[in-house]
Order: sequence, then structure tokens, then C-alpha cells
Amino acid sequence: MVEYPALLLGVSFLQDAKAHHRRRLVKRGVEQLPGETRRGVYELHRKKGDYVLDDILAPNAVSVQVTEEEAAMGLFLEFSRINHDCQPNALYRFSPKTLALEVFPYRTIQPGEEITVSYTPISMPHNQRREYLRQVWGFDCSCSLCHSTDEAAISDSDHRRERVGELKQSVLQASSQQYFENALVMAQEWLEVGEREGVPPLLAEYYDIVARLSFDVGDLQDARRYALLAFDAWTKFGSVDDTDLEAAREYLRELNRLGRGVKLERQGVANMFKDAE
Ligand SMILES: C[S@@+](CC[C@H](N)C(=O)[O-])C[C@H]1O[C@@H](n2cnc3c(N)ncnc32)[C@H](O)[C@@H]1O
Repeated sequence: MVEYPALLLGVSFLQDAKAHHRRRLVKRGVEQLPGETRRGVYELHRKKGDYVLDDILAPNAVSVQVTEEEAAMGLFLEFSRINHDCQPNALYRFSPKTLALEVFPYRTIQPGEEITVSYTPISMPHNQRREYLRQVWGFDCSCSLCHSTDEAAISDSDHRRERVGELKQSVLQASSQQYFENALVMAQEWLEVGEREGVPPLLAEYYDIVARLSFDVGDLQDARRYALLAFDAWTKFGSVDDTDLEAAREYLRELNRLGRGVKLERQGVANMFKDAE
């Protein structure tokens, strides 16, 4: 699912503007939307407070990073219908290039099954997550994990998520700290633990990382295999932002150029480039 924001409000504007000024400008913005979009915004009104648009934005606007420095709150009409679940079946990502919000399934979602996402970072532990949902989103989570009386299941889930967070962090740091061999082992564990918890990494991203790590340890064959998997996976997403797809295509091309006429077994990255020249 791909959609564009009905409204995108800079966080600095929301924080800095005086309340009456902010409300006036937001209202004026909404009044200028095309009729169908404007009606869609007002249809999100549930809780009756003093300010209709505040009531609409508070439980529905989602935080997105527009540039490295600029965060914004985006109101996406379809996305606003999606509930939170601590064991979600989908994840979302925002493209600062196209301003699209894309929802991807973690696994096959059956017809009639509700699509859910996590409103919290996935590695956040259970108690912290509940507190965050209360404080930031203003609701008590009613998902099945939160209703579970099985303490062991909740604690196992917390451990897996903590491990997923650690592994992801370590794997992403591997390139700068040069522990590629270990990172490949950790990447495999990241995938396994993530799958067991039902929150595997986005496969296109994962394949891309493993391709680059394989290259770094001098395994050109695996680098190409995973780069191809990454390229296929980005193609299947039908992403409206072609940045990742183009990067994957270019990386594959680079590996193919390197592969031609260069006999490589397992050797260091520096050697690989020297031999290829
Ligand atoms: C973005 S809206 C989701 C769609 C909304 N349920 C609707 O009917 O339009 C967010 C609001 O949905 C409710 N909600 C979402 N996930 C929930 C959950 N796991 N437990 C309880 N309420 C939830 C909360 O009231 C929250 O403020």
C-alpha cells in the first residue's frame, strides 16, 4: 500500500507557533485541500474535544523524517485506519524523496485479516511500549500480547526484540569497524531471531547488507547472489521511490564488472579492487 500525505506539518512549526496561530494555519490548509481529501480528513474525527483538527491530528498523524534535520507530522488517510499491534503483520517506511508512505507485509496476510503495524520502535520492550502508547498516543494497547497472562511469552518476546535490536545495530556498524566475518554470522542470527519473533528485517535491505558484507570478506559469488536477491526484492516492492532500486542495480553492475575476468576466491576487499584494475 502506498499513499501520499493529506497534510505534512513541520515539527518545528508545531512546536514554535502559538497555539491559536497554529490552529488557524492548519485549518486554512485543510480548507484548501481538494473536496474528497478534506472530507477524508474530517471523517477521522472521533473524540469530541474543543478543537476538531487537534482531535483529528493527535491520534492519527505519524512522525516522519523529511530531511536529516527536519521531522514532520504526516496525516495519511488510509494509514490512519491502521491499528497498532505489538505483534504487527506489517511495517511502514516513509520516502523523503517522494513523500510516500509505504506499508509492507512482514508475512503473507490472509484475506479478511486486519493489517496492523507497530506505532513503537520494534525493539522496545513490552512495559516501555505500553507506557509509550499511553503517553504519546493516548491509549491502552488491547492487542493479544498485551492481554496475554503468559509472563514467560512476554519476557521471551522482549529478549528476542532486544537481541534483534543489538544485532541490527552491530551489523550496521560492521563496515565502519571492519568486523565483516562476525557481522555475516550476526546478520544470519538477526534474520532467524527476527523471523521467530514475527518481525524479520525488510528482506531487500537485509540482502543488500549481506551482499556488501560478503563483498567485504572477499566472497564475490555470495556478494552477487545477495545483490541479485536485493535487486529482485526492491523490484517486487514496486516502490514509488526508486533510490534503493537504482542503488541495488548499480551495485549489481559494479559486481558484474568486477567479476568479469577476475578470478577471486576469498580475499580482502583491498586486493579485490587492486586485481580488478
Ligand atoms: C491511527 S488510529 C487507528 C484507527 C482507528 N482505530 C479508527 O478506528 O479509525 C489510532 C487510534 O486507534 C486506536 N488504537 C489503535 N491501535 C490500538 C490498540 N492496539 N489498542 C487500543 N486502541 C488502539 C487508538 O484509539 C488510537 O488513538
